[in-house]
Amino acid sequence: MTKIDIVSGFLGAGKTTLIKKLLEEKFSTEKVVIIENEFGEIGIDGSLLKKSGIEVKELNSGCICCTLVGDFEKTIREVIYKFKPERIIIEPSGVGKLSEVLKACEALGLKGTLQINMLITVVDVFKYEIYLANFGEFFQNQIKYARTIILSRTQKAPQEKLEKVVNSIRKLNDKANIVTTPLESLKAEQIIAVAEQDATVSLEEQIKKMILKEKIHSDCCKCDYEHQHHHSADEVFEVWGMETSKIFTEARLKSIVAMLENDDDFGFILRGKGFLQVDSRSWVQFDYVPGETKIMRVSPDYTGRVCIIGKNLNKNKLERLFHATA
Ligand SMILES: Nc1nc2c(ncn2[C@@H]2O[C@H](COP(=O)(O)OP(=O)(O)OP(=O)(O)O)[C@@H](O)[C@H]2O)c(=O)[nH]1
Repeated sequence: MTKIDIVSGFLGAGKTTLIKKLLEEKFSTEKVVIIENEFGEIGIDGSLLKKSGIEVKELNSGCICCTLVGDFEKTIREVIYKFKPERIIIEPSGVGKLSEVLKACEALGLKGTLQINMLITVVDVFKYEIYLANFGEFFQNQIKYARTIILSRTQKAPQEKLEKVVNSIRKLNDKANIVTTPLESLKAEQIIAVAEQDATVSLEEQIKKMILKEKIHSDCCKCDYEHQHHHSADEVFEVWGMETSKIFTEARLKSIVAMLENDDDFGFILRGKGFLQVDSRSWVQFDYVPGETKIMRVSPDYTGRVCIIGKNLNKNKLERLFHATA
């Protein structure tokens, strides 16, 4: 039996960070395969995870729960046949709906071969309110169907903020375990022990209820239920990316990221990430989430690449920004 662990969460929540921790501290001795799904065409997280020496299958340019559902099925079957892993960790794109990923797993019809195990959603405690208000359809879905919710960035959060977010999450999902301790203070085995606990409601029951609820509401054409406003990620979010051999400077990269943060003309930028060369021998990885930029030295990569995700993106302006010499 292969365990399936799903690590869901909105853009920049901390999914890859959590998976890296689990791999480094706990799963290095297990036969694990990761299925990494990026909404953008240009994969970034797959490269980061491959550095841990684990087999990573990348499914980019869409969501495994909608546009890439056929590729997802094919990949899972190939992975099981070729690697016979003990565990498959799935990282859906930040704009994927957890209910749809679960349905895609159910549709594989591999009961007896696959067992849904950890069902984690990572939630950035500081972005909770703004994402709930603006992207509720995706954000709530990831929370509602999780068995374990891990709050990220809690080390910097005041107690009242933490409590407010936990109380609000409880209204969406009263059964999930909620982890509020900063991830750095926890050992991977503690996180796994919580996430592998038996859920109060079995997953099969949860999926049955979910399908039934959707059927009732789709039959009822006049009711004002979220079903009638069901969107796919492609309808709401946009992505822009490029591959480049251009050499930047760290200062130039910092000023680009500052422009993304401050200039509304680029659109509503929710996530930026990439690997870029910054002088003849040095490379950096950059990570941008609103209000937060990290630029770290990394080893050289085969080419530079950038991925930007957001709403109403001005792609021409982004193109000019990254191609400009200064
Ligand atoms: N301080 C702090 N930073 C965090 C935490 N979790 C994630 N980050 C940072 O947030 C940024 C995004 O983290 P990722 O792990 O790449 O997030 P993701 O959910 O995989 O993002 P997507 O690629 O958009 O799906 C990185 O710079 C992380 O270092 C946390 O708990 N505390």
